[in-house]
Amino acid sequence: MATAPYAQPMLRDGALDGKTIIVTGGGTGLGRAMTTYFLQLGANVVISSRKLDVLEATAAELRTQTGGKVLAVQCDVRKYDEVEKLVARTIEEFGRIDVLVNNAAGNFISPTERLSNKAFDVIVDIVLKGSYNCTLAVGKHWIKEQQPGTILNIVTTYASVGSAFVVPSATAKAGVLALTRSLAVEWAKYGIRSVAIAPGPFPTEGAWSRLFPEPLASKLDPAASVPLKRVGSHQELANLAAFLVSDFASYINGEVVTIDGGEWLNGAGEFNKLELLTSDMWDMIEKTMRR
Ligand SMILES: CCCCCCCCC/C=C/C(=O)SCCNC(=O)CCNC(=O)[C@H](O)C(C)(C)COP(=O)(O)OP(=O)(O)OC[C@H]1O[C@@H](n2cnc3c(N)ncnc32)[C@H](O)[C@@H]1OP(=O)(O)O
Ligand SMILES: NC(=O)C1=CN([C@@H]2O[C@H](COP(=O)(O)OP(=O)(O)OC[C@H]3O[C@@H](n4cnc5c(N)ncnc54)[C@H](OP(=O)(O)O)[C@@H]3O)[C@@H](O)[C@H]2O)C=CC1
Repeated sequence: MATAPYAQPMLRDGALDGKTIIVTGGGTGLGRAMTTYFLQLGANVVISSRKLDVLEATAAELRTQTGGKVLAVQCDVRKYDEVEKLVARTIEEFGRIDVLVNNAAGNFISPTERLSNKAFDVIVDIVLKGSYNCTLAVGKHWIKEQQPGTILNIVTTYASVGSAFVVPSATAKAGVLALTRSLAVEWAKYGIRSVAIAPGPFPTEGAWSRLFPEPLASKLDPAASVPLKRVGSHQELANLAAFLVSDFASYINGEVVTIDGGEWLNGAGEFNKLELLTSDMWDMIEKTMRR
């Protein structure tokens, strides 16, 4: 079957030549998809997370698939000393860092009153502390070396509006969004851009197993609430990420780009539910109103 136009690679060959990119959580899901495309576009990529075996397996597969240079480094983003080692190892291997993608995350659905304080901590620590730890370590390096750089934060659409049943994640992602917009201004003088992507539903094993488990999966269709009536393809997200970290996006700073088929707006407009009305019903309504 032919690949849908939206699921095809977008940028020209070599668009990321010479860049070194760190992708946290790069061994799985959307991190892996971004890494694959960055490698195809000529970048060197360092993927990091807690599970070295998963990272090594991904790195080996992507080397074969793309011919690119990818290094796997174990790093728990909650631990600043490990993040500093990740930065040092990247410099040692590739001599520089050009882009940091804060993609690592933790999440699960739960009524908030059922959460222990530790359960709240674990999500906020991975998402918010993890993102500011990496941002601080890489940012200090760039500023010391007087080198420009780009930070891409992967947030969610509910980072702006909040969401029930994923409250620790919503709280933490809102913080990451504030981090993005604050540093876009403060660190612009150093040539450091900060941008974010807010994805809607993109099927991954990590997200679906924790946010969409049975019996929810058989009752709810995640595409149903999306006006475009489909979930996202990983290549679509990788296309956007590659553009935002490339030199083509040099004037984009502090922006959060939503890629969700219009999903977040669907819940917002008060009359959006009228989508349910049939043409006959509209005829009747119009007649009544005009009377
Ligand atoms: C609709 C359409 C979709 C559409 C979807 C579209 C929107 C999606 C938006 C966002 C998506 C994402 O972020 S998706 C990202 C998903 N990926 C991930 O989560 C990957 C990483 N996750 C993980 O490793 C784990 O899930 C996580 C629990 C976060 C961390 O694991 P750890 O081993 O470090 O932690 P643990 O020791 O197991 O747990 C720490 C504490 O949390 C508690 N805890 C753990 N799981 C719990 C649970 N399910 N409910 C309550 N509490 C829980 C434990 O009991 C501990 O508390 P005590 O018992 O008190 O000690
Ligand atoms: N899929 C979707 O529909 C959506 C996803 N997102 C966001 O996209 C990003 C990727 O999610 P997705 O690919 O779906 O899920 P994954 O579960 O595949 O990705 C999460 C990654 O984070 C890593 N990670 C978790 N905790 C830590 C830690 N303490 N230190 C370092 N790495 C860690 C995990 O690796 P390991 O376990 O080895 O540490 C894993 O590779 C996340 O930021 C998520 O919030 C946002 C909206 C929608």
